[in-house]
Amino acid sequence: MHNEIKEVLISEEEIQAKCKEIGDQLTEEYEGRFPLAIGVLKGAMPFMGDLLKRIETHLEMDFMDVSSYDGMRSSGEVKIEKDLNTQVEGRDLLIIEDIIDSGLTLSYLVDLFKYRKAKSIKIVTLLDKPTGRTSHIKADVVGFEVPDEFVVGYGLDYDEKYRNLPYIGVLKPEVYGG
Ligand SMILES: O=P(O)(O)OC[C@H]1O[C@H](OP(=O)(O)OP(=O)(O)O)[C@H](O)[C@@H]1O
Ligand code: HPA
Ligand SMILES: [Mg+2]
Repeated sequence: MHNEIKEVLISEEEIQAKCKEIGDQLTEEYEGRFPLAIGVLKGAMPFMGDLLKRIETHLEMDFMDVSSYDGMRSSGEVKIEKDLNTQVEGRDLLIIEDIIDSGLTLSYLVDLFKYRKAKSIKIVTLLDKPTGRTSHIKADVVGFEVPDEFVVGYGLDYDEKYRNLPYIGVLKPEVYGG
């Protein structure tokens, strides 16, 4: 698997240090507020696991499974595969994502949670790819900015593979026939 990676963009150590940094920031911010942390499956799973261990105040967790990508392309349509089990009305929401690319997934979710009357919504994303943006959405907390390339690892897939890499990298072009 590792020999299919052309370049490591963000190492495992850098990711772990960032989780601690963001975790400290969120601990301070959410002390005494009992936020609902929402992981956007499947991609956010590794980041959510590492980040939440670094938030040292009470919180509740839930998951939403949405998908819009087919291979390397956004279909332009966000599909809910699994909805939350928790009511969001009146809650402080902390949405956890692996990447904001076109912004379509998050703008869909933010509209949905506003409609469901969340008290506050904060977006935390490990990666931001600003060059991919087609919809107006900005994260409140960004771990790293990535260049205009398709990235994999640490939750991010190409055709459902590479999510289990502990780092963020770029595939060799021959892997996807490029
Ligand atoms: O800003 P966007 O262009 O919407 O892209 C970002 C979203 O796309 C990916 O999810 P995907 O739909 O591939 O589902 P997955 O997490 O199960 O891979 C990623 O995990 C984000 O949720
Ligand atoms: N890699 C993997 N999944 C993605 C990406 C990416 O660069 N952008 C949106 N979903
Ligand atoms: Mg995907």
